[in-house]
Amino acid sequence: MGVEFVDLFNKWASSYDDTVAGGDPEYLEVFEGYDKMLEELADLAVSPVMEFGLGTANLTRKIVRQNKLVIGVEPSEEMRRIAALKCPEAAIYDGDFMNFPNLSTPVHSIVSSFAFHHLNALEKKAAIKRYFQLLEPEGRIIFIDTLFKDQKHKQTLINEAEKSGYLNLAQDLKEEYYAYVEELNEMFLKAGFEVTFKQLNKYAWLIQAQKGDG
Ligand SMILES: C[S@@+](CC[C@H](N)C(=O)[O-])C[C@H]1O[C@@H](n2cnc3c(N)ncnc32)[C@H](O)[C@@H]1O
Repeated sequence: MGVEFVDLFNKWASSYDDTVAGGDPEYLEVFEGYDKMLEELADLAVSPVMEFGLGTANLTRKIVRQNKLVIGVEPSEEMRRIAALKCPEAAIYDGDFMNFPNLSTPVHSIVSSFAFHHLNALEKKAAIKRYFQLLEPEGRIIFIDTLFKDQKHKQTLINEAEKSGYLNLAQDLKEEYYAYVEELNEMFLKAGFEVTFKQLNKYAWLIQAQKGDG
């Protein structure tokens, strides 16, 4: 489910850390402040933490360094290989946002950075519902991802990318399933969460969805 991009991630894995460090001018603004953003997310996570789409384990490492337990789920074999080398403390499983091992560990936080847009709208809704069941009372989903404020904002970002000659970025913005803030807001509310959104850079937003204690 939502794993049509996995081949791309197997190929990208070896140069991924260079991209997020600013090595690819097209994605410079997407990952601007990457380490600081992940640090902010890591500070908010409550152990035990379930992480989806951990990639090369950059967020995972920050959480583990705070002595929190992380169960990671990642569909790309190559990403998992690098993640296991960089963060041997985490338990890393093959899977995706919807298909993952049924563990007995209570989950207090579900986290993910730059990955939730791999699910289309229906898949996002289903995943959010499922996480409501999975989380302990007062548990939280904490995501960072690219979001659009509205359709006009999406078109502005696409136009700006094209004007700068960033054609790969422009294509991503058109084709991947980046959500609108309002659309995501509704999905979380309908599933029973209280949700807040905070813009972190031109593209990335911090999304925090808290489950009630009932
Ligand atoms: C842009 S990378 C982000 C990696 C890392 N979380 C970070 O912040 O740098 C997206 C990751 O999501 C993974 N991914 C792709 N489709 C997925 C899915 N359906 N479920 C979970 N992860 C997925 C990719 O394999 C990749 O590792």
